Amino acid sequence: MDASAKLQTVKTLEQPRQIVRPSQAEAEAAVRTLIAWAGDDPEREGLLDTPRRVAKAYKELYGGYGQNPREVLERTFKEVGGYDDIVLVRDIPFHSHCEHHMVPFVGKAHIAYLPHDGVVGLSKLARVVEVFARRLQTQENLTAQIIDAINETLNPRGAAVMLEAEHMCMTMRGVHTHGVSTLTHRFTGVFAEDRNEQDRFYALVGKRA
Ligand SMILES: Nc1nc2c(ncn2[C@@H]2O[C@H](COP(=O)(O)OP(=O)(O)OP(=O)(O)O)[C@@H](O)[C@H]2O)c(=O)[nH]1
Ligand SMILES: [Zn+2]
Repeated sequence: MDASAKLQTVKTLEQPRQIVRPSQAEAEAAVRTLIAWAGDDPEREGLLDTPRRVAKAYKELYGGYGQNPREVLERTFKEVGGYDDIVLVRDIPFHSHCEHHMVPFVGKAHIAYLPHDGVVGLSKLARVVEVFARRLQTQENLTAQIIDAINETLNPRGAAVMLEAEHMCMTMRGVHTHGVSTLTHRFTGVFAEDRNEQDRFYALVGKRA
């Protein structure tokens, strides 16, 4: 690790912890090693700039580590004409990377909550998915982190999150099963306690339970 290595705070909802972040030069050297490991020549013309591009792409693909979901959701408002029924944002597209193979999994998120202390801007629900999706994930963990962030910041009467995704580590490699989707969901509050509320969520999302 060279002298430019620096500590970075990873912003999760939990206690922030510090990791040592390698330098750009170290990241690029690692990419060159992987190119050679794959069987190609990192010094050939077409690959010379690839390590720099990969490092830049990683900054974007894993940009969620530098973002705080609490800040995304902190601004709520109450002027909604007394509306207190389900707010559902469905079909939020996301791209994440599985933490086992660092290969994409791609899908849609559906997020609902029952307001208690005000509502949040609708785009913020999509943004919170982005914050967590742009980290190394399992689909289960992604589901749990999204709903925990909503509960801790909005304090709703209940929340529901469903994710459906296709995992490239199951299609491009390994078991090679195409067209398989994985569904995960989590309910809290009224959604966890009341089967009717769950059924309303499924109906609005357009899925069977
Ligand atoms: N539960 C869960 N499993 C995942 C997720 N993404 C990938 N996996 C699985 O993680 C498992 C890792 O299994 P291992 O046996 O350690 O690794 P592997 O030899 O690469 O496994 P194969 O994919 O079966 O070739 C695989 O079964 C993947 O399908 C996820 O989001 N959630
Ligand atoms: Zn995987």
